[in-house]
Amino acid sequence: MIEISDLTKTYGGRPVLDGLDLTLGPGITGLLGPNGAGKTTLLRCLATTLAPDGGAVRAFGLDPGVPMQRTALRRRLGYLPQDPGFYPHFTAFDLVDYVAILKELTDRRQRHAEVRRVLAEVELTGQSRTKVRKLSGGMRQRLALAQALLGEPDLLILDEPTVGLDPEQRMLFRALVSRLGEDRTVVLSTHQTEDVAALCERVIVLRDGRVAFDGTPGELAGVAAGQVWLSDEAPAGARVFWRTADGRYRVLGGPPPGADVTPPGVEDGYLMLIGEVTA
Ligand SMILES: Nc1ncnc2c1ncn2[C@@H]1O[C@H](COP(=O)(O)OP(=O)(O)OP(=O)(O)O)[C@@H](O)[C@H]1O
Repeated sequence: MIEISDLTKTYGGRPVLDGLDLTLGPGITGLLGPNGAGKTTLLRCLATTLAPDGGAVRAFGLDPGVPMQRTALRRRLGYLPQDPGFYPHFTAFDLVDYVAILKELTDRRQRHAEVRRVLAEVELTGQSRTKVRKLSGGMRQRLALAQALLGEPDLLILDEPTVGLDPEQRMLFRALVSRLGEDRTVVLSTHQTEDVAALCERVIVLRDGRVAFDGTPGELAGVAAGQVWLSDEAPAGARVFWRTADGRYRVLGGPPPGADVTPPGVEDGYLMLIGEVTA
């Protein structure tokens, strides 16, 4: 269980986390929010790579502000940062082995077995001896996940893990994360509402460093209930609409004349919530 209370972080006088209160439990929680909402800052506080200015994080009863407890917590978490910053000349195996050394897996034989295990878990056994610079974007992202899985962490923190992946790689990644969420706490930041709908049992929307929504993906979609329309004509005056593959216009907000109401998706609810659309 992870408890976050009254968490604050300020940059240049601007609150990026503004008194955040959250409790996170097992399963997959998705973090959505516009650019600059504070998602990465929150994840870094959870991952113990950034100290908050105020408030508290407790994960599994451990306080990352206390050095001994911080070390204990680091052993129980895996972190896939937004820019993993890999060494391009390392092989996949050596890179994960290097992180394993940093994580203090000191016994060489056990460490190598663990590196092989995590590479197999992300289906990169065949690329163990391939240099990082020769891996595709999807493979690199799976490698980033592999290093986060070292030591079987109870808490997995993934910052925009599917960014830049093609649909096939995204599906593969989704399947992996879904499996991992079965027996641990996964917190995943993303801009992909489809990933949230497909993977997460809970979604938290951050806006200006505060929780703007906390519920299920279905409940987030429900924010736009009765406000999503299909129209044969391009609607005059509507701010958000687009032409769909069947030639009709999908309109968010007030009803265009003669339009049919249609069930909302997570993206519709999110757009309504963050105020991109006014009813
Ligand atoms: N080290 C820093 N120094 C100054 N400002 C920072 C620093 N790190 C983050 N910020 C600012 O804090 C705000 C929140 O950043 P953060 O990366 O947490 O947002 P985010 O929700 O993850 O955004 P994105 O979706 O773009 O990744 C942004 O305005 C960012 O510019």
